[in-house]
Amino acid sequence: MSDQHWWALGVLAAVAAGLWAWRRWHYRSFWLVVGFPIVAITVRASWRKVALGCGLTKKRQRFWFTTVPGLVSSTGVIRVKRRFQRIAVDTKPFMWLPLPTRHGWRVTLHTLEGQIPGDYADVAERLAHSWGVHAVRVSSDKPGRVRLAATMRDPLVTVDQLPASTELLKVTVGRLETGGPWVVDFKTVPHWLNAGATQSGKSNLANALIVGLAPQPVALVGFDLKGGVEFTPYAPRLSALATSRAECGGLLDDLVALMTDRMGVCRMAGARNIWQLPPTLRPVPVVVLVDELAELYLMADKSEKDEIAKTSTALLRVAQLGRAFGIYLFCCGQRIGSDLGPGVTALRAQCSGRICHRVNDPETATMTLGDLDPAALDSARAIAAETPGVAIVASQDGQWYRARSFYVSEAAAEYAAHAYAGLAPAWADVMAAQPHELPDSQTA
Ligand SMILES: Nc1ncnc2c1ncn2[C@@H]1O[C@H](COP(=O)(O)OP(=O)(O)OP(=O)(O)O)[C@@H](O)[C@H]1O
Repeated sequence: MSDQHWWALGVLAAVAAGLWAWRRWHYRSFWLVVGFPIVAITVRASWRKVALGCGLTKKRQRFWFTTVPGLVSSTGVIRVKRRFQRIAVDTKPFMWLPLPTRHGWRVTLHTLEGQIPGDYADVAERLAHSWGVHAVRVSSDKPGRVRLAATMRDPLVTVDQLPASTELLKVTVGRLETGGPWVVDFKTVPHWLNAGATQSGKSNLANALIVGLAPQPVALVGFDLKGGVEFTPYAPRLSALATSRAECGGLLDDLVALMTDRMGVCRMAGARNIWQLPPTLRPVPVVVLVDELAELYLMADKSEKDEIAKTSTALLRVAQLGRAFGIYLFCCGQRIGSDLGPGVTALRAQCSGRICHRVNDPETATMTLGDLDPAALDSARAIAAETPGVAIVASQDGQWYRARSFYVSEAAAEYAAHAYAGLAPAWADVMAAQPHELPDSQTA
């Protein structure tokens, strides 16, 4: 080989090594400058074939000019020996230019006549395989438009650290597959259902909430129906902890009384909720963490029937009215099936925040995510045991997302509970009757 060849080989090797290093150490800029333009060109260039293969094209009559009559190749060709022919061509949906996203790209399409976003969602897996990407998600924010969002690699395989919370009652507990933050915001979505089989990551999420809420002026209450093994280590930061159904019943009675009391305060002040009260009158918000929800409803014999009915009614009342009076629920459970009784179904209707980790039975997934897109159910059933913390989340924007919670060990949650123990208001103080008469300064 001549010197020139060696020189060219050396340059090529240096460029390849440079690109590899760039991709390895600063993937985002590499993706924007090198990866994305290549992918965008490939996607645009392959769109006709991909759309055809996925059944997203429509036949339309077109005039076609050819210098070789009879050689026009298209499906359903009307072969006539003329240079201008009217033939049926496969028309693909119009595609805008793809745009880069943090973990891939997105592109907007114009649907063809008779098509709905569901047609595209049905073939999302085919699209992902055709383009060699991890997943393609379909959404539509405007009639006649469909947005495809492709993720190149599963962004949820990496585990991240919990960031500090900056807003009251708002905790960034994980990351969505889009790369965006997964936020549990009790002021916007007051009550949550968190379902998942054992070892699916439910407690990890509760830990993330404890770490996020511990530094905030919030009263935390634990209902730990695993006999207290989950929440007892966090007791220093909890204002109240119930570890049996009887204790939960007592605490729920307290919460109902608290709610009634706060109703009175709001009525006197002409406020619709505690957030409209003047800061001096505004009571502390209460977040109730429930672990093993099903235990509240399981009946060993008929003697427990009345106790279960009472507990279930009180929990439902808290769920129905709690939002306005600053009482929020976060209910975790392995099974949330309708066989547990009508109380669970009614509670579910009140919980607009839905999180479904890996589950063992399809009914729990259906019960948790039931009224969402059926694709969300399929996605929930496909969560692998090797990725604990991955869940399907119904979000505030009415969409569903795959997400993964940040890893928060029990030790980290315990540390936060001890570090912020001083911020836990005593339950007696939380329960202390609120003034039902407005102070003069407030009435003036
Ligand atoms: N987001 C995550 N990232 C990494 N590891 C996680 C994540 N969530 C959970 N894990 C790990 O998975 C295991 C099970 O998690 P966790 O205890 O939260 O599950 P669980 O659903 O509460 O189980 P159980 O019902 O048995 O208590 C733990 O070892 C935990 O460290």
